Amino acid sequence: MKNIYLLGSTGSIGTQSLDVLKKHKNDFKLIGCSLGSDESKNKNILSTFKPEIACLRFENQIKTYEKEFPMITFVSGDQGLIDLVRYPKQGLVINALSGSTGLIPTIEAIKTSKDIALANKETLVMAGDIVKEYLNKFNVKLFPIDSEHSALWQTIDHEDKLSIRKIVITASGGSFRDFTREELKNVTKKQALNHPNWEMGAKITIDSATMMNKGLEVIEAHHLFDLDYDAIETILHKESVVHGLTYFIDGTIKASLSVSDMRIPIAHALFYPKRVSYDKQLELTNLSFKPMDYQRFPLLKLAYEVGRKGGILPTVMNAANEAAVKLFLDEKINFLDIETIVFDYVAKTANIKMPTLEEIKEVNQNIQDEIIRKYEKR
Ligand SMILES: NC(=O)C1=CN([C@@H]2O[C@H](COP(=O)(O)OP(=O)(O)OC[C@H]3O[C@@H](n4cnc5c(N)ncnc54)[C@H](OP(=O)(O)O)[C@@H]3O)[C@@H](O)[C@H]2O)C=CC1
Ligand SMILES: CC(=O)[C@@H](O)[C@H](O)COP(=O)(O)O
Ligand SMILES: [Mn+2]
Repeated sequence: MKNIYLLGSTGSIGTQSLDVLKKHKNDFKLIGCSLGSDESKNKNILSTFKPEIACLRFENQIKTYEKEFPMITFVSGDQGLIDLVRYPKQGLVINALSGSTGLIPTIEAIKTSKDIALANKETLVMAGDIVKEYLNKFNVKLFPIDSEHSALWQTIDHEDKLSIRKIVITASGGSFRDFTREELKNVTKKQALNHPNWEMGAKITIDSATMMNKGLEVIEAHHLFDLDYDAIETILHKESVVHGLTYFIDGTIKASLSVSDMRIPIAHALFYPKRVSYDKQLELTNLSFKPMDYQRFPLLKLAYEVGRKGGILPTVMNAANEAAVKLFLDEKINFLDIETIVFDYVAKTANIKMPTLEEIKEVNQNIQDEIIRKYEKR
């Protein structure tokens, strides 16, 4: 039995992780989890999995939960996420939190020598170099869950790094892939949340529509696979069947294909190096590939530039995007304002070449607070 800690258990990846744990209940024990805003989801998780410790999203939830679930230790808020991953039983931490909140719990989990299965790509975007230092220092393994990175990992695993020419990350194009930039001016939140291939949380669905998601994934891949940005390409592939490809120097290309179901990469990260059975079979049909269009998707071009410059700029881009997406979801700004805000903050923020974790935290918080304050007043 492997002990599991699940951060973000009420979200899209969280729920699908719980499906995997339930299906393989003789292999895993959910020791701890973080819950969310939906009381019925929270209570259902607690009654089904009976964890030893749970982190509530809000402090004022604690009293009621302690009464209803007296066998469980409750913690809460940002400090609670840290207390949860510090719980003194070894195990693997699945990080399925969305956004910059995911960073600190990842680092704290590594410091207690717990391996990580990482869905929260923002962790590596903001602090990839620091996370890798901690992984080395505490001899901890990190397994990617993001579908493209899981696919790439499976094509790269056991290969000599020097034999890799490049990797290619596929992009569905998101909810507005057939829209012109002119047509993007009037799109609604409801349209933006309608991803063609995946059912995901709101933030990543919007990131996919702006192509920021692919930008974050390029930076994520740079850190995960230690590859230069010149060796990381993206391609439009509207079917989301091929998730990643690796080109080798001998002319071989390895691709990883699967149905669009995140339970596959989640199970791969949890069981690695073993493989477990999956009930559906992928039907092979015609697949299409188109070169990436950087004019149509300027945020992806920006992400390459920001990734190459490094330092604090990936944190700046990520923070501005996170705040702008929140404002869009709250219907305070238009879809194209997301791009404008991100470009504006990247252009006007001075880089810090090798930021400390404290600087990363501070810049992330300050930028998000400033953007939210400015636009919420309107
Ligand atoms: N969904 C997908 O298919 C994929 C997701 N990813 C990545 O995985 C991560 C999770 O995505 P997804 O599952 O879609 O996101 P969701 O929004 O569906 O879920 C996020 C989870 O984190 C919780 N959460 C969010 N903010 C906080 C906070 N400040 N404090 C405590 N808990 C918080 C949410 O609680 P609450 O219930 O209150 O909302 C929820 O449990 C993201 O980084 C995303 O980019 C990567 C590949 C695919
Ligand atoms: C499932 C997953 O990993 C998402 O990151 C997905 O890739 C989003 O799709 P696109 O960003 O390609 O639209
Ligand atoms: Mn992805």
